[in-house]
Amino acid sequence: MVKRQFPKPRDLMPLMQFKKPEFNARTRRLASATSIDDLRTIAKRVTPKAPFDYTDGAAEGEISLSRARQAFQDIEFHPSVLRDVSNVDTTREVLGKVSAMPFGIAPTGFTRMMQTEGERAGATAAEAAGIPFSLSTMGTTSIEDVAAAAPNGRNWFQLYMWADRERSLALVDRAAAAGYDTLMVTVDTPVGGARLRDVKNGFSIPPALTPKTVLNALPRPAWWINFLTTEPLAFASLDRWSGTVAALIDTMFDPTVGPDEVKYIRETWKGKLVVKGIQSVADARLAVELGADAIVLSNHGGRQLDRAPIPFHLLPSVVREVGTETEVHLDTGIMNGADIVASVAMGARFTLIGRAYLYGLMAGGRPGVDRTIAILSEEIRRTMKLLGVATLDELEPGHVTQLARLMPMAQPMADAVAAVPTKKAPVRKAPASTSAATVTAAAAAKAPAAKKAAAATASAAAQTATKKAPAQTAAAKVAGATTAAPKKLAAKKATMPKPTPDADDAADAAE
Ligand SMILES: Cc1cc2nc3c(=O)[nH]c(=O)nc-3n(C[C@H](O)[C@H](O)[C@H](O)COP(=O)(O)O)c2cc1C
Repeated sequence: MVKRQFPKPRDLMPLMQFKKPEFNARTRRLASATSIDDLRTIAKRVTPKAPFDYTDGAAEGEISLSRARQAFQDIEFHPSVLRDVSNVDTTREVLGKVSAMPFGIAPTGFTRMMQTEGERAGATAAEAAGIPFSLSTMGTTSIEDVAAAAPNGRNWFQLYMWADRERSLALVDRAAAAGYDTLMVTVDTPVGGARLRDVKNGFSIPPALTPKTVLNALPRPAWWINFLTTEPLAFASLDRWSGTVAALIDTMFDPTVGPDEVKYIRETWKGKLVVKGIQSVADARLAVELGADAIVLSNHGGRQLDRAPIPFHLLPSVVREVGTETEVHLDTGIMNGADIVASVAMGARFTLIGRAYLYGLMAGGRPGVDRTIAILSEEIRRTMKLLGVATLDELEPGHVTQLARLMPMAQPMADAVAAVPTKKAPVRKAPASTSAATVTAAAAAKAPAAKKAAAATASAAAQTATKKAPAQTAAAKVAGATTAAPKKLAAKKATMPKPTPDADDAADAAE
């Protein structure tokens, strides 16, 4: 029988913890967010449908994006215990300079339409956190204004090679003059992907005031007040645009871009060169031969080719092929610091966040981006400690298993890939994926290389029961060797290739 008594005021006092109420709604809602998913929920509530969908959506059935996120959710971590993890070091050297965290902010277009602080919020938050910020060719703040907003930040410029070559190269010159240390050439956009949500929403620049958008604006007055009372949208690269996003994209993307353009930029640009949008081992090899200091395995956040390879699955085979010659970076699908830890364990030198940053931006401008970075950083530190590692270099493939329908698929994926003979992939051959995780038995029957990879996968899966401790895996060496200087092309003078006349009316007119 429980004996009851009257509570004494003395006993009640420690239980009473009345917090000072927070009157600032933005601070209150950001403080309530404990994950990137929470920031997404807030972003959806406070942003009109068209810009939210532009950010949140992907191409066609949005299968690439959901698969990429699912791949991260379907990993199993293998921790080690009894390690001193009182202090963890999350710093990473990337392209010759130290980043405080193993992630940076990916380039995104039209950012000030999502939230009026746009790129300034991203660049200054990145500067404060000691991580790189990438400005898109389609950014809505000029190259110079971003540099002025974050003068001590590490700013990278992302280039789309337009049909109008002169204009593209003028941007490269401006980025160099403004002190950007890295040029990131995106190569996965010969044409725009089919972003069906934008088509349905009639998404345009500037946003059109139709009865539908006005109705949608009513519960979101702050967004409209901000939009209408701050400086008009300025583009990093355009004076102005008035039309649909799809039409702008089609004007800017050029389906004739080939290796010669990248080679030319390599010879022109003095800083670090990153090729973004690599989706096969063969193209990773091609980018290295063109002189890339880093490649980004990316399917553009699922916004281009739907059902594209999952970058996280492609990672081990690409690291094995080119990891000693160039830095291998990765994006698409990152929603948690643990996704970044898993990517580093599987051999990524660095990662980029797109939507995770934009959800924070939409949820609360600059403080919202700070919150994104804080959430991911805390998740990274906590995951490392729970895995029993004190530095990023201690992470290795043995810390991660990719599960398929909750069954071990290969232990780890990289073990399977390590068993594949180191045959150099021919440049520009059909982009048959050699990722062990994606090779199917049917494909194996057709392609000899895939057959070997599938056999390796099967044998690795068979070894699952006799799993080695992380520190003993041979594949760790494969993933660890990612930092060597890239092999440069022999300095060979190239002239800037011109687009074909019928593919580029604008360039014709300029000539
Ligand atoms: C709204 C939005 C706009 C984007 N604009 C660009 C762009 O202008 N240039 C580019 O190279 N990539 C662009 N991307 C792709 C990102 O750089 C990055 O590859 C992608 O967002 C990573 O996937 P995640 O959003 O799942 O992190 C964009 C992505 C989003 C979500």
